[in-house]
Amino acid sequence: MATAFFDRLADRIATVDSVVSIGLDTDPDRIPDHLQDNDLPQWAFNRRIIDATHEHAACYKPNAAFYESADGWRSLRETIAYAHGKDVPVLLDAKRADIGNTTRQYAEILEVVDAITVNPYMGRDSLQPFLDRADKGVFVLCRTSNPGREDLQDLELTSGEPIYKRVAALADLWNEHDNVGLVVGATGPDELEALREAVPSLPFLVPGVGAQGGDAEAAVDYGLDADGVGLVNSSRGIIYAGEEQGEAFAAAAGQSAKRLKGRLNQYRNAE
Ligand SMILES: O=C(O)c1cc(=O)[nH]c(=O)n1[C@@H]1O[C@H](COP(=O)(O)O)[C@@H](O)[C@H]1O
Repeated sequence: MATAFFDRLADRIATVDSVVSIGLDTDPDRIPDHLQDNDLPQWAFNRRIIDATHEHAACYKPNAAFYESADGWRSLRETIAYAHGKDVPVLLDAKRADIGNTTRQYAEILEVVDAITVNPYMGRDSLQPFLDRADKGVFVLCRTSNPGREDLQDLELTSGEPIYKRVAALADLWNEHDNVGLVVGATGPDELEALREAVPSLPFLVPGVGAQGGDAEAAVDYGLDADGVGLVNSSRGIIYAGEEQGEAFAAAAGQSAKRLKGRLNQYRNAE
């Protein structure tokens, strides 16, 4: 049987001494001029980013939104294979879910990636084909980093419990194969703390440090489970760190990934 995702992630975290998830949110309009003539500019960009950053990467998190074109899909497939060639797991940020017949097709993507983000709004059956993949990671959106999270996620049920806490409790129930994590934004440190208390055993993916200005210390303190497994993601803050530097863009991304790893490790080691 294939090794469970969170075991593989724990190994990767130990190997590179890093909980950094590097977001490959590769905007075709932000690829440096010297790469624009390539057959697949996004792939050319990602390959250089991976070469410069993989030793700091606990995982790569391409966001599917950036690859939803014919060339984008080809670039994504090349990127996934290349990351795997460097022994780095790939978490596809797709925020998927749908009725059963459709979501079974969505879940086919798990043949090529190691983990995925999913949306809990449609309930358990909309996620079941993902949850059934004991070897893959399933990160359930719980309390997101964007301001609009307040519209729904913070509303209180009649019990007084906010919806995001109910989502966490459900995700805990759905975790029959130890393959479920939560997505909790770094922009809400108090909620991060409350969620860690509510579901101690679920690893979190914590986006929102870097470009969104979230709290990196809280991300480490509360994002990691008791075994130190979890992910803190930065996308633009790493891959566009050298946007003004022409051909040196990848080296700048490498420096940025290394800096974030060092900063997060200060908090990891402060226990
Ligand atoms: O699911 C996610 O990864 C996610 C959830 C969330 O609450 N906030 C959030 O920013 N993200 C994703 O994390 C990445 C953040 O990118 P940067 O703000 O550039 O670091 C993007 O791909 C977002 O789609």
